[in-house]
Amino acid sequence: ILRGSEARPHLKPYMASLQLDGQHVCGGFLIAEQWVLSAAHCTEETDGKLFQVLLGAHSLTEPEPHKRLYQVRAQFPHNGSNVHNNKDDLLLLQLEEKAELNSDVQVLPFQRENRDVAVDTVCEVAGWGTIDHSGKRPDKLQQLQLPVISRDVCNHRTRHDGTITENMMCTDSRRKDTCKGDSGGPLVCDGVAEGVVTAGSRVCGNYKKPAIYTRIAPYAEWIDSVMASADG
Ligand SMILES: NCc1cccc(Nc2n[nH]c3ncnc(Nc4cccc(O)c4)c23)c1
Repeated sequence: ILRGSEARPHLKPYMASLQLDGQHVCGGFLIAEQWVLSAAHCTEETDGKLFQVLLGAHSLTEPEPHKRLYQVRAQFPHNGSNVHNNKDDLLLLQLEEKAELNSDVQVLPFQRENRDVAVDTVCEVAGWGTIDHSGKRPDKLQQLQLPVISRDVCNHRTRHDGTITENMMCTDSRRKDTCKGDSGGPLVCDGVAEGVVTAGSRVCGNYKKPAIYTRIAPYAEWIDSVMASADG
């Protein structure tokens, strides 16, 4: 998160840190007791290894009352996801066991009605991604409020040039923006997860490349079917 601020500790109890060998790789969020939603691109440099999921955290390193690292039983990238574009960039992670819910660990509802969030709506994004262009990583969860911009503006020739589908949405990226390591985190508008951070052009903080999110509503059936199919 570029030019955000430290989140109020444990006020986003749905936030997950997807980790490999104790290192934060991507964001994610709890959508059910045993399920975390994130971005498929997060598995690109993991050469088949399963993530570990940190829940209940504010600081990545300090001991905290309800902080706990969960093993992952299985990972389900959306079939349409691929390394060449941002399409269907969703990843479902089934935890080895149901997460213990408490004041610091809670499920976040996601939008099921497939209707665009109104332009100029101010939504919130959070993550442990890089906080400057040198790639400095924060220890504590960062947050940012960003306005939704229209798909037409986001698709302008000088912006994302027609690559933003109806299954994606954008927020303004002038100065304040998402960045490396924020992928997979939720875009929360009025308390509901509307989108999942995708890296897109990977550029951070450049107003010519608005931040891109995979809209969740179009994938509600996919999410329900994967959760129903896997035992539990
Ligand atoms: N703002 C969109 C967005 C959302 C999520 C992730 C991303 N970026 C990235 N995702 N993965 C990456 N691997 C390497 N570099 C990356 N961006 C980067 C890093 C340092 C300086 C800088 O200006 C940009 C990214 C970009």
